[in-house]
Amino acid sequence: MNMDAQLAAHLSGGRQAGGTLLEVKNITLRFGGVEALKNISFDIREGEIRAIIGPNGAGKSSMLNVISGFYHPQEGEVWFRGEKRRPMRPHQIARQGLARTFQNIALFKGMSTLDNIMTGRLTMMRRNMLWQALWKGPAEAEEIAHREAVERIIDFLEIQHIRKKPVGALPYGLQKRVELGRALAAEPKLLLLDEPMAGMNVEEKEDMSRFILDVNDEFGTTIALIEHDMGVVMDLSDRVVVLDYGRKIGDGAPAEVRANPEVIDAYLGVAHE
Ligand SMILES: Nc1ncnc2c1ncn2[C@@H]1O[C@H](COP(=O)(O)OP(=O)(O)OP(=O)(O)O)[C@@H](O)[C@H]1O
Repeated sequence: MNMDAQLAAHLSGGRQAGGTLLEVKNITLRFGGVEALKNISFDIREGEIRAIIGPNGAGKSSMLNVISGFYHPQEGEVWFRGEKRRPMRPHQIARQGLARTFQNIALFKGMSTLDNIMTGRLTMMRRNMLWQALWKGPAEAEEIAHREAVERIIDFLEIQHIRKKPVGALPYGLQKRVELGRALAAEPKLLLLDEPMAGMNVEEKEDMSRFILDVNDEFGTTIALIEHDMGVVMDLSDRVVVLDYGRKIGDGAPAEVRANPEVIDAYLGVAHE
């Protein structure tokens, strides 16, 4: 499939509940004496929005880092797109169709919105510098296709007005949106969002929630997210996995998890005190 066909398929994918996209099996992760994750198993289905919640220090970020390949667990397996993942580096995992945003924004502050989102295409660029020097035509065509894909994302996220602005000068909520744009530019099968609403005001949270739902709905992108705001989690997610002290204590639809006594004790009880 050429790139335009791929993008069209991606854009018209629509939301569809499907089979298992990713599965973690019996993951145990230790830092010295600390067991950050203890024998954790769960799956993420194609097309769903899956939240990972839990109190501070529960192991949420560790779990996301295992999924994205930043951490290598001592025990357990990660299965992605039907295959057991062999040890590989995060950029190789990205090439397999996984993109993420970070808890603390990780953009190039001095670069424009447009250029930051363009960096999200890097994993997809086929023509290297040598090729460009030898054969200008195809490299140019590819560059144009990438630019068009980026412009479509800019339109989708309604950030045309800041496309040339350096991101460091933008309000926090907009920077988060640019970071989402950069992750989307890689056209991921699975998008990991690490506290996408952290530090946002109510209006910014509403905007971000809408974009997350739209990405899932219009692009058909599967999304896993860590979020502290329980209202947001309950509204957005199809299913929620709950961690506490590195253990899994709940897993199911939002209403199911909300009614789970262990979850209420460990997390919701604390949150509502
Ligand atoms: N790189 C690391 N080195 C040592 N210990 C770590 C490291 N990362 C996490 N931990 C420990 O692992 C446990 C789980 O931490 P993790 O950050 O995954 O939790 P979390 O649920 O994301 O917390 P928070 O909501 O505060 O971000 C904690 O006890 C933490 O101190």
